[in-house]
Amino acid sequence: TNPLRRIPAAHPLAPFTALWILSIRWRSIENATLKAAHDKLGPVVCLSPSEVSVNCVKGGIREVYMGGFEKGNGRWGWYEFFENYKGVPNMFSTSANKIHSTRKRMLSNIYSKSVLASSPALLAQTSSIIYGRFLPALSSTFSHAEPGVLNVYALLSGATMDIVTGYIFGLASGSNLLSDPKQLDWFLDLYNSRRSFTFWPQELPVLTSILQSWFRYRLVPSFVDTANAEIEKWTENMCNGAAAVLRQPKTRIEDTPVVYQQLSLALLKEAKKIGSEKTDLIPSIASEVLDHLAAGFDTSGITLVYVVHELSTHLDIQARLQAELLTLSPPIIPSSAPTLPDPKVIDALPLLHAVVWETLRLHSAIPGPQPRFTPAQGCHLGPEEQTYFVPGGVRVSASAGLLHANEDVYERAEEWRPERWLELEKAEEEKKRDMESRWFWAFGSGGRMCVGSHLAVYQMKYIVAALYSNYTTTIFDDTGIEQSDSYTAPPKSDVIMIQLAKHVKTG
Ligand code: HEM
Repeated sequence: TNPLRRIPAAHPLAPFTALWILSIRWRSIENATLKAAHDKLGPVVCLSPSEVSVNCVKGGIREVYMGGFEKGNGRWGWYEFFENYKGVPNMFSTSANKIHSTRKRMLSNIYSKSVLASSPALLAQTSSIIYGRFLPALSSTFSHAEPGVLNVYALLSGATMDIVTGYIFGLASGSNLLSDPKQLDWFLDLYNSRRSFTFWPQELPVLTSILQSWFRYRLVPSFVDTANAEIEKWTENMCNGAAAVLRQPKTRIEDTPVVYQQLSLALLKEAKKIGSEKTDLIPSIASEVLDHLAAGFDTSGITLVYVVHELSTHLDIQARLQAELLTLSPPIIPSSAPTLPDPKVIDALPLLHAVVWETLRLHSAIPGPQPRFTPAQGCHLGPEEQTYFVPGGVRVSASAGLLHANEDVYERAEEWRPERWLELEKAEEEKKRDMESRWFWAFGSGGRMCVGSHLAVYQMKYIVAALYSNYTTTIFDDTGIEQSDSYTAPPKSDVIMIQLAKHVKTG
């Protein structure tokens, strides 16, 4: 009687048991398995008696994500795993749309493209980080035993963390990983040590917690809890720093804790409006901003490492990008400090934009499935030619990695070809829409779409522009550059070694 039996099954066992898809997830081969299943069976595929995967726009992401399907089914939400401080929810982890949209309304404005592009605080923070930390860190590699050789993944992650926390907490209270290699290593080791332990608590949280509390059997090693606690403490310290800055009568513009300030004021206002007795807003604020800094630094760092890797293997495109960057006024070189070119000018550079967009397409930082649940009344999924009724409470997801591999939309989809975005100038309106908005899904879509997408693009473009205005990069050792098969997909190795050479035109 289960209507999902009419949907092509990814495996003969899929319509009968969830064990098959669980085993696929446990073995970290979900993205590859879904790709093979959709290539063979079409845009709607049954994964278990209560789960489907979609890989189309009409009857797929438009229905599910623009249609506001919730992240939970009333009993369980896959995203609850992203709560911090032992169960304090945040916008990303929240299942119910109503609670989520109240929080999103508090935050959308400060992350909007227009506010970011005209924010004096963000520009001052970015300038200070680019000129005072990022370029000096690059330059210092020439005193290494191997001059100009560096683990670019770590450095880019440090840069994105410093900019994101700079905007959230202000420069004085945010992180300074770029100037402190030991702290950078400390943080990345803690953060990355947890990556392979998500399966049990995320897919089978009840079993995980029963085994631990009743039988004292841990499916997740205790060092993961310790790492979480340390990252939470570190975030709390930045919150305290931001709160102290706000108590001061006067602050430097770059020390403005833009996100912290907005969130704390909005939460206080909401608490007063509903007459809440709750005066300790710190856990809610800290859980929210911890999610932003983690989501923000990790995804942007992953994207940037692939930008650098691709440019290091496409030296012709790298040279064209350097030529484009020479048009900037002032150029982003140490002698221009502290002035940066206007964010709108950076944003409008065509090749820089194409390079970033092509990398977001081919190496999406979140290529894996983004699960939602069908509404109680059920829905129809699949393109017009072949739709299927799916009852309520069924887990359904789409994946950026699969949508971006559609050859009808992105010809030679497996190739990194920034040119495709430059050719769009002359393309028809429909083609443009397909490539730029309908099928481009690096930041998701609908009400739960990435709130930080514009901050991500802002910082990534400045970082790439700063790097290639001063240096040429080639690959030193890229062992493990392949993306992991996971929801957030970093390179398989934490170490990607790049050789820098001073760029003769400006360096
Ligand atoms: C290249 C960089 C980035 C990529 C590819 C990316 C991608 C995404 C995607 C795909 C989602 C939706 C995930 C889902 O529903 O499963 C998301 C949500 C989110 N992202 Fe990003 N993101 C990036 C940067 C950032 C930055 C810089 C921030 C900092 C504020 C951020 C904060 C968030 C938050 C808070 C959400 C949850 C939004 C909500 O629930 O309404 N992201 N991101």
